[in-house]
Amino acid sequence: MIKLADVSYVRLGTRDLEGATHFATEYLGLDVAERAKGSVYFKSDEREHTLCYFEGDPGDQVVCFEVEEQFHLDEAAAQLESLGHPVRRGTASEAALRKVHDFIAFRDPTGNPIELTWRPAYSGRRYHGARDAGITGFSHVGLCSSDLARDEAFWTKVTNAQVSDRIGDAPLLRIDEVHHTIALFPSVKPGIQHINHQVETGDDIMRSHQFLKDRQVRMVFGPGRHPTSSAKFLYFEGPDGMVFEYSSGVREIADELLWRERQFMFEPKGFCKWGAKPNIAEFNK
Ligand SMILES: O=C(O)c1cccc(O)c1O
Ligand SMILES: [Fe+2]
Repeated sequence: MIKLADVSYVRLGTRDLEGATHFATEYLGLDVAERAKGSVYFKSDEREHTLCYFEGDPGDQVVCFEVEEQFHLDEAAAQLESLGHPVRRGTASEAALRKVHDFIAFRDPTGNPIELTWRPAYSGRRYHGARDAGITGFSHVGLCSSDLARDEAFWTKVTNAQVSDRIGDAPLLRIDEVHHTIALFPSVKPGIQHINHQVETGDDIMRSHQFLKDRQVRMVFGPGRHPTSSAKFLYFEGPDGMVFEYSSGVREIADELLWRERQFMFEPKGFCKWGAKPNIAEFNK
């Protein structure tokens, strides 16, 4: 079993690095950690970076999880290979680009590129966004799934992920006390379905709603409140159609023995208890 300790970062290809950087800093509220040749790294919390935009194909979308020990990478590689998932060891220069000591890369059953990393860099420099969005950190990803039951089985059998709740057949998966760090949503193509940052308060959600709407950023869902995690939320569209979510007040499951996964309906009220309707393909039948 592969123990995922945390979600580390996402890497997104883009044909317009300047435009993506403008969005990430002026709208989303991230902090530039480093500008390199052909890529820009962004901070959202105590880590050296949690998002990297690089010049490339917008279809290239990678999510990376941290493991605790280097030998976990070897164990994970052996297990993934035995299950028929080809694994690639990152080279030293690729590791340097990711600011990690070591990593492996593979694809989940849908074909989503996944990396596992050991010793990703943390930073002594405090995160402070140019725009005060109230971000407290990068928190979870939605992944596209072409077969929810198969992919739920993959994540829960091969890694330490556990189902916290389901919306229809879409599982919200936790790897620690946070209600979910990975969520799977139905889709015909692979990719990152959404990227979540936590913000401090519900006021931050409403303030960003006004701020982004005033600047013609496309709102796709909310403001609302998830019945599952109980977090208040806002979803909007970023570069290359990527959906970004802010949420505040995500549930923590402190005592796993007392928690039972719940079934919500795959319809707007399963996603929002305030009555907001998603304008997001993967949240609609
Ligand atoms: O926070 C949640 O519970 C949630 C539910 C549905 C979809 C999401 O993106 C979520 O973050
Ligand atoms: Fe989410």
